[in-house]
Amino acid sequence: MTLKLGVIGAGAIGKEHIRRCTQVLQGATVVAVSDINPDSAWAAAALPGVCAEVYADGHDVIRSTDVEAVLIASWDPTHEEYTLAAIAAGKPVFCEKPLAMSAEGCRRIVDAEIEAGRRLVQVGFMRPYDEGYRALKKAIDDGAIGAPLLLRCAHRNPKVDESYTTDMAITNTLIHELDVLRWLLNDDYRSVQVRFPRSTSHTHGRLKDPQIVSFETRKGTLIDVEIFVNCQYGYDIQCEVVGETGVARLPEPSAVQMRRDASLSTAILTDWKDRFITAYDAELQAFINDVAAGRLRGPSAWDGYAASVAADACLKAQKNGGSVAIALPERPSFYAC
Ligand SMILES: NC(=O)c1ccc[n+]([C@@H]2O[C@H](COP(=O)([O-])OP(=O)(O)OC[C@H]3O[C@@H](n4cnc5c(N)ncnc54)[C@H](O)[C@@H]3O)[C@@H](O)[C@H]2O)c1
Ligand SMILES: O[C@H]1[C@H](O)[C@@H](O)[C@H](O)[C@@H](O)[C@H]1O
Repeated sequence: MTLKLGVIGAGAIGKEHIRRCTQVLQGATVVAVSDINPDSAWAAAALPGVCAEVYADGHDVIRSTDVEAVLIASWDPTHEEYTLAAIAAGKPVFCEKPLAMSAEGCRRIVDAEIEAGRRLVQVGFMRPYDEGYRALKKAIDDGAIGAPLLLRCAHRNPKVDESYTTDMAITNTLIHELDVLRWLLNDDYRSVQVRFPRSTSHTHGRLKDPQIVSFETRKGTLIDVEIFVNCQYGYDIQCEVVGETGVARLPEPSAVQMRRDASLSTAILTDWKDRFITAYDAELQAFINDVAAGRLRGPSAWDGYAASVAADACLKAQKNGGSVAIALPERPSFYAC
């Protein structure tokens, strides 16, 4: 059986997801597309192999009787409204990160899903599907380095545009670490502090860049994450875990080593699309398979909520400079693994 998908938001990742659903993955076809910019929707509908109806309004995609599941890839502030509408229509929904702009917004989605009585939401947190993160987690879970004591992480983007502001470093960028690190450590956050070094000259007045976000977890692990979104040199994701008996690092993406012109070098990727391409394929294939099997198992609305509870605390910590407590309520049994 082929799952009929409706896509809302046909920008960079919307088009990527349409391409992978059409050309790479098994078991799904894109039958509807919408974007507030009609040119983007028509361009996506014209991608090779795509045969989709174009709708002016995302809600018409959700309402369409042709659409069996919804994929949301529009701007961050639109996710909550469309996810709630998909739940109300009883349709499974894959929503790009963040699930909503605040913990309160995510909680509305959690409550609506529990009310619906079955899991309908998968959040686009793809890093748990990345081979490198999976290998790192296995090393930790196998006890290869003893208990994790410290983490040093970096999330670097080459550059962002003028619309990207200091708070988005948390809600749009750090949100990936907020999800993947609690999965990696089987732990939750207890508190957070944010510090700003001098800013790079490659930023603008509404973006302090870089910033260092420091967490303590419930088990007492300390985590530093550097977010640097105008680092200029590439798209670079780092994670080093210092344990009681050793150190484990996220593997670098494989690249050819070059010896030439009196230097030794390996290329660094420049784009999230390439860095996590196999993880994006795997997360969406899992969604398609799980919808067919009638049981979603990927990153849940509760995971989206947990990340947003921590994100809200980071936003407070950006403003007050001190330590801010993070209090995640107990996970409802509805989301038990
Ligand atoms: N998981 C990841 O690694 C990853 C990577 C990139 C983007 N994202 C997320 O995906 C989303 C899209 O990001 P992008 O990089 O493709 O941005 P983008 O700006 O390239 O595309 C977003 C598209 O959404 C459209 N849009 C905005 N509001 C809309 C609305 N109300 N209804 C329908 N369409 C609307 C815009 O016109 C645009 O074409 C964001 O939420 C972003 O955080 C996730
Ligand atoms: O939307 C993108 C995407 O989520 C990338 O994975 C992240 O590195 C960027 O900072 C963010 O802007």
